[in-house]
Amino acid sequence: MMGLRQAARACPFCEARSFLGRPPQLQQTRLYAQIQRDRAARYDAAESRRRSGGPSRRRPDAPRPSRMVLSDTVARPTRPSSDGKPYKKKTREPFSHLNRTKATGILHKRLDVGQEQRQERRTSSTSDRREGDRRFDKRRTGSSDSFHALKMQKSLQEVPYKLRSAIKHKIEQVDSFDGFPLMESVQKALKDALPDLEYRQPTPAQAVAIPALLGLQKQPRTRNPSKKSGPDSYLLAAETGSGKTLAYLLPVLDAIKREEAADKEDIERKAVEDAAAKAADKTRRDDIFDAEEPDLNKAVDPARPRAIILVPSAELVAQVGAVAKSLSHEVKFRAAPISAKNTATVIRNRLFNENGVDLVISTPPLLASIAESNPNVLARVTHLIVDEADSLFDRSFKPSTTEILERATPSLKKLMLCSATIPKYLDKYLAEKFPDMQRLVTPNLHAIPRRVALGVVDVNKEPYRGNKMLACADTIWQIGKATADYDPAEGKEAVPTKRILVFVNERDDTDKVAEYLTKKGIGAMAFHRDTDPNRQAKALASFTGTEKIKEPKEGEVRKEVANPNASGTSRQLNNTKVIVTTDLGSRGIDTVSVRHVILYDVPHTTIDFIHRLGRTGRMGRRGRGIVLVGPGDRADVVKEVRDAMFRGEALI
Ligand SMILES: Nc1ncnc2c1ncn2[C@@H]1O[C@H](COP(=O)(O)OP(=O)(O)OP(=O)(O)O)[C@@H](O)[C@H]1O
Repeated sequence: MMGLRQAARACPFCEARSFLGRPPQLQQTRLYAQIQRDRAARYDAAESRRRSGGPSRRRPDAPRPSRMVLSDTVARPTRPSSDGKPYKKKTREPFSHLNRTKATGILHKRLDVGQEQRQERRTSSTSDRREGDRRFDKRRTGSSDSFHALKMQKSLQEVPYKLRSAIKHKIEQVDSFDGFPLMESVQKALKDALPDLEYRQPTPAQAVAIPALLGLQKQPRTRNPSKKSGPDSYLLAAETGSGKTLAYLLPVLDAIKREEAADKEDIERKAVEDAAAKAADKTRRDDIFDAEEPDLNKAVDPARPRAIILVPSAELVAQVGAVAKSLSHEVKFRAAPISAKNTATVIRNRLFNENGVDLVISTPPLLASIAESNPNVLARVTHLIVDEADSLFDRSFKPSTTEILERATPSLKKLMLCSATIPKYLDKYLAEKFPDMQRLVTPNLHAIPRRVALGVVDVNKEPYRGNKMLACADTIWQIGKATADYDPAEGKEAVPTKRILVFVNERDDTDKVAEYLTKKGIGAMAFHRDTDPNRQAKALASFTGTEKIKEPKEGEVRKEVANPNASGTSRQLNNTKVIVTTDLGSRGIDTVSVRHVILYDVPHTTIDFIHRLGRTGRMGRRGRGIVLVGPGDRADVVKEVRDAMFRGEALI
């Protein structure tokens, strides 16, 4: 009989031979090498999964991603489970394996092996397809895996370029507002909202949002249509300065007017029916009872709007209120913009107007507190718009926003959330709360437009030697003194008064930087929550173009005052106005007159980059952003943002 060792040695194909036939020490070395190879293969597989964006296990020592992480799946509708509820990861209970009616052990697994293999094949073909998509995206954009610093920040979302192209193609087919079935009065009102435009064309945000809100778009299929409850919900994710305000206001006004007309018809029909009933009754009743009965329901319940628009700041309340007012000349509706900056009397007069109110524009905390004492305020709301949704569903605003949403839900027909950036926490929340939400995404989402150029000032170098304030003042002086930023030959007129926004990360820095700039002869003001509201409104008005400012004449613009002035300097930059602000000035404010934005501090996330740089280059205009990179600032992040902007890519 041949022993096992001998047999192994004899068999040239036996795997065991190589181990069994050698001394134990060598066997161990071989085994060890094999283990090492296995480990390396596992590591390679995990690494390639991580690179390709597939599921990966995070190392315990890896840095935790920031809370402000944008969603990967914002354009994809969420798939509810068969019972209509969103998917939930199954958690294993301690005794869940007991008392089962179906085998789930090894035997069961073996029986299911064929099914598993089929599943594996399906998964691998899906991942092949995803890999194909990624290769297509890379070819299309020339992007590479070079955005390491931005990946570390993990602040921007990936919408596949294939999908972006498809949306772009769809949008190109919408070339005028006339194609939308809006009421005639609403169409006419557009001319008041966009007075200087001879040919009005819908922007991409308007091209995707208006048809959807008017109900022209097919609703995504739900697995359980019978279980669908609540309002139709939409998420409009579109880049900054893309006309989102009109994208939701026009369909909302259209709906208000149609509802009003339908209500009027109902009342008239009821009046005719009542009159007929009374006439029939009259024949049967005595003349003494024939006196006209007072109509007790005639009183108008004043504060019961049909639509609500929620925004995060008093400045935005005023801005959206102004757009609504410009539309109301033609459409005839009553809008009530209310914010904490209004006195109690103004709020009461606007909201409880004896003629009623159709549209309320407010911040969530104020409206929630009003609704607490007057629940009727939200009893008739059919349209709820949440503008700057990522802010309004953030920790600070979420309680009041959700409270309003819950109170309005019984009568609500349409809910629309708008934002230029969709963080992951919002995407997750929406997927759970509104699994049927329709996602309306524009092709340039999360990309800073190419018409905005980004310059970098290295504060560490001469002549600043790390002095950021000096670098900021010098940059503003250079902008102010530049002869013509925008060549008139290109069809862009030169700007007589230059308006510059300076963004800092900390609120306290707004005052410090503004003071320093004033000392250096620059007209600068700090803009934060505690700034005097009148001064603030006046300063902002000149930046948003709502106030027509008397521009100095051509000869006067670049004249520097030789006499010492209030700031104590002998030189004064007269043609430049500067606002130093924090994120407060970066959200939604339509600073159309701003052509320069200075990022005094490198923003913490790409979300901040998008909103801050989004204050310039609005609606087809050109603009310039300048980042001051000082000691301790992330120069690598700035470089990658610049690269992405150069390629016209989303900041991922
Ligand atoms: N169809 C259009 N054609 C030309 N200009 C338009 C059009 N629609 C809106 N605008 C103008 O574009 C500017 C920006 O609009 P809006 O403030 O609604 O942008 P937004 O998308 O809300 O920006 P943000 O994300 O920064 O809040 C406004 O001055 C508005 O008048």
